Amino acid sequence: MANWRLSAIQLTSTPNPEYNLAQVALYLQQMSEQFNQDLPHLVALPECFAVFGGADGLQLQYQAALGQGVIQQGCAALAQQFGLYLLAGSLPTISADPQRFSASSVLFAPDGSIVADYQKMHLFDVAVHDRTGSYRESASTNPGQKISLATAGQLKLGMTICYDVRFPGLMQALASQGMNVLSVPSAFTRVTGAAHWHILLQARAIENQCFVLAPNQTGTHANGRETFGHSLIIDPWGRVLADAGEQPGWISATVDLTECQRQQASMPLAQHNRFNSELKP
Ligand SMILES: O=C(O)CNC(=O)[C@H](CS)NC(=O)CCC(=O)C(=O)O
Repeated sequence: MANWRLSAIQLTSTPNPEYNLAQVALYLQQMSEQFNQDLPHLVALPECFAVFGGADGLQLQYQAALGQGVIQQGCAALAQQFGLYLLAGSLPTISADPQRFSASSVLFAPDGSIVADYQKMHLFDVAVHDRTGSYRESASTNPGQKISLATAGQLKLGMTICYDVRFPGLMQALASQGMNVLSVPSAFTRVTGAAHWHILLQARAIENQCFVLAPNQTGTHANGRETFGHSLIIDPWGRVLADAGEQPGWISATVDLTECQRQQASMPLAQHNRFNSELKP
C-alpha cells in the first residue's frame, strides 16, 4: 500500500507524563472518530512529548531501557488500542553514561511492538535570545552514533530529532538508503522557530525529495520555556500540506509515497550530486 495517512500531534507538554499521555490519547480518539481505518496511519509526537519543562534531572528519572518503563508502555498500549504506527518523538532511554540519558525516537507498530529506534545525534548547546538564554543539552543527553531508517510496508522513515534538522548530511545519508518520509519531532524554540523552522523543513523535503513529518511543542511550558508550534507535514515538492498553527492539537494528510519516486525520476538529484563526501569527477 503506497497510500498512507500521516499525522502530527502538537502539545504543550508538562513535566507530568500521565497528563501528557492523556492528551495524546484524547487526540488519537478524535482522529479515530474522523478517519475510517482503511489506510495505514503514522502518528508522530513531538520531542520530549512525555516529560518537558520540568526541573533539571527530571528526564533522567524517567529513563528506561528500550521497551521498558511507563512512557514506552503507554505508547505501546496506545498504538495497539488505536491500531496505528506511533512515533514517540523522543523519550529518555538508558545510555552508556550513567549521568546522561539518550534522547530516543521510538517507532511503535500497531501490535505495540518496537519497529526501530534512533538516538539524537546533534545536541542543542546554543545561546538563544529568549528567556532561557542558554541551552546545554549535552549536560543531560548522551549523543547517538548511528543513523536509523525504519521500514514498515512501503514506508521508509528517516528518523531524526529537532536540532538534527540543521545538519543536512544526516538526511542525505538517510535519503541514500531510500527514505520516503523524514521525521523531525521537535521542541523548537519560539525565537529560532520563527526565523528558521519552515525554511529548514521545506529545504530538507525539497533536497531529499521526501515527505517531512515534523510535530513540534508549542506555547509556554512550566519552566518558562517557549516553543514555536507550527507542526508541519510537507510533500516532496516542498509544499506545506498542513500547518498546526500555535494551539495544541493535531494535523493530518493523506499521501502517496510513490510521489517521491516520481520527483526523483523527473529531477534526479541523487545522480547529479557531485558532493557526497568528496567532490566526484
Ligand atoms: O532539553 C530538553 O529538555 C529537550 N530537548 C530540547 O528541547 C532540545 C534541546 S534543548 N531542543 C532543541 O533541539 C531545539 C532546537 C532548536 O530550537 C533550533 O535548532 O533552533
